[in-house]
Amino acid sequence: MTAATRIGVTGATGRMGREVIAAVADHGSCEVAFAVNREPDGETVDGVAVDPAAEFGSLLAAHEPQAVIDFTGPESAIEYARACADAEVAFVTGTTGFDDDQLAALEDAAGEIPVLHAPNFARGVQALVNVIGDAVKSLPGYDVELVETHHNAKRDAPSGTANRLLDEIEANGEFSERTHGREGEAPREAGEIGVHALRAGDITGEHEILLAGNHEEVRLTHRAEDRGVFAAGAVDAAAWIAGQKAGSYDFADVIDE
Ligand SMILES: NC(=O)C1=CN([C@@H]2O[C@H](COP(=O)(O)OP(=O)(O)OC[C@H]3O[C@@H](n4cnc5c(N)ncnc54)[C@H](OP(=O)(O)O)[C@@H]3O)[C@@H](O)[C@H]2O)C=CC1
Ligand SMILES: O=C(O)C1=N[C@H](C(=O)O)C[C@H](O)C1
Repeated sequence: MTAATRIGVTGATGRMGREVIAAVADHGSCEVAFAVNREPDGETVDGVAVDPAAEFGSLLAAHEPQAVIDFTGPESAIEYARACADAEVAFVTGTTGFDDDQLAALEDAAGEIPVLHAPNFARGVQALVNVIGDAVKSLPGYDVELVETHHNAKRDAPSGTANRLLDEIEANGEFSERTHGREGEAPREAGEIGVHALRAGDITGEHEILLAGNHEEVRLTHRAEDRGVFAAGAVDAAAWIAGQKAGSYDFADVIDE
């Protein structure tokens, strides 16, 4: 029997951290090596003790996980990535909202360890990423607008997934400008993609791309019904990355294998 992949979990008491701990238990061939959060108060999540993030380095040394899964914030994610690089432990992050310097810091870590960064671990979103470029290319001259909707506690806008989809749309060459919302005298211009971020209630995550022209419209929509879908994908990624060499990976690498 193959030994279970041992996984460290950051942000353990957050919305996603809790889901990750549950998904590791459901996976069948993974187990939680340890879990940390910024300032835990003696909590447990699904029976797993949550230790202070300040002990992350010593927990890596003591428990020797094969991978760490991180859903926190950009600042902490790059600190965790650096500690993983120092300890030679693979790092999987679903955190979004990185700036260019923070992305460069993740790349630095990827020079030493396997690093997988994906703004969305839902398989349906990956399918959408795969087809959106072709859809836009097939409808030249059509207007493109993207609407993403998330819960009212989300920090970054637009979402990491929206930015990933926009990159795919722009790769076609017809679109080069992102217009974030509209107000006042703001007619649509050629080459622009309207981007709209809605924040309300406890909505898990929705992304819709509208293509309109020629007296018709096409709407491509992904709706996550439960955060468990993201957590399951991240655990699949951690199980996969444990055997990889240093480098930058994304979720497509896991699915395509
Ligand atoms: N790739 C994907 O599929 C998905 C990505 N995400 C992304 O994951 C991230 C987390 O989302 P979510 O779980 O909803 O957020 P939450 O706010 O619910 O949880 C974040 C967790 O990270 C901890 N944390 C935040 N900042 C720090 C810090 N500086 N140092 C140490 N710990 C920190 C928080 O601790 P504390 O409790 O002390 O605040 C909390 O436990 C976001 O970037 C989100 O966009 C979310 C869903 C899916
Ligand atoms: O913060 C969230 O909740 C989510 N964030 C990710 C993003 O920014 O794309 C993925 C998902 O939509 C949920």
